[in-house]
Amino acid sequence: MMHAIYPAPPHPYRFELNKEFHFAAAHYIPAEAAGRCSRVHGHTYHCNVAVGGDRLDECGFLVNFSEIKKLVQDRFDHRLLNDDELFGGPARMPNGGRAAKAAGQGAAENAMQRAEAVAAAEQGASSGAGQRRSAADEAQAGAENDAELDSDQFPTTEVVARAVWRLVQEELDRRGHGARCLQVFLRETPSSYVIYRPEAAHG
Ligand SMILES: Nc1nc2c(c(=O)[nH]1)N=C([C@H](O)[C@H](O)COP(=O)(O)OP(=O)(O)OP(=O)(O)O)CN2
Repeated sequence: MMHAIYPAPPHPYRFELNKEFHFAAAHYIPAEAAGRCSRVHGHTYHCNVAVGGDRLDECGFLVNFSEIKKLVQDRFDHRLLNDDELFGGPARMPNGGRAAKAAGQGAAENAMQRAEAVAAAEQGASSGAGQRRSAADEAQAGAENDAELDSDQFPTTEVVARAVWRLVQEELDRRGHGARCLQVFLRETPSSYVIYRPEAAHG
């Protein structure tokens, strides 16, 4: 893993901890304007979480590095992000998340399996005309459901970075040591990243 220093904003804490890790996830942005990003695709996300605080725990940790990594990876690694309630889930996949169900797939656990099932349903590889019609109906219903989603929930890099921040801060609050998640750096592709900071400098 490449290690880098991500400058955090000025803060009042004595300790600042940084933890870097990866998670692999699929997602799609349910908006036509997102172009090719509206199709299901995947990334290996590179994440850095910065935490500030003054009080150490019984181990001498601000917070255990591995707990931060586990918290985020357990939630997002090898998932379809759109399935997560943080992003409006369970997913309403364009071109037929429901079609996948119609083609015999169960609950939304594996995006790739479902995508294959959708393709099979659409090509009629394993179904008759009735089922193709049903896949089209389901795709239409899925598109209508997507239209109900708030863009503030779409799993863009910005929204995923904010979701990571919320997960980490909720955990820090549970621990009750007064620690604060200062920022989340999230790299989606080699050339694209977002930094989320909870405290905006402007009004
Ligand atoms: N503000 C945002 N813009 C885009 C997001 C996003 O989350 N927030 N996401 C995408 C795509 O999902 C894509 O994963 C990243 O796009 P892009 O940077 O264009 O990826 P490339 O590797 O193809 O970029 P190069 O310019 O070729 O390096 C798009 N926009």
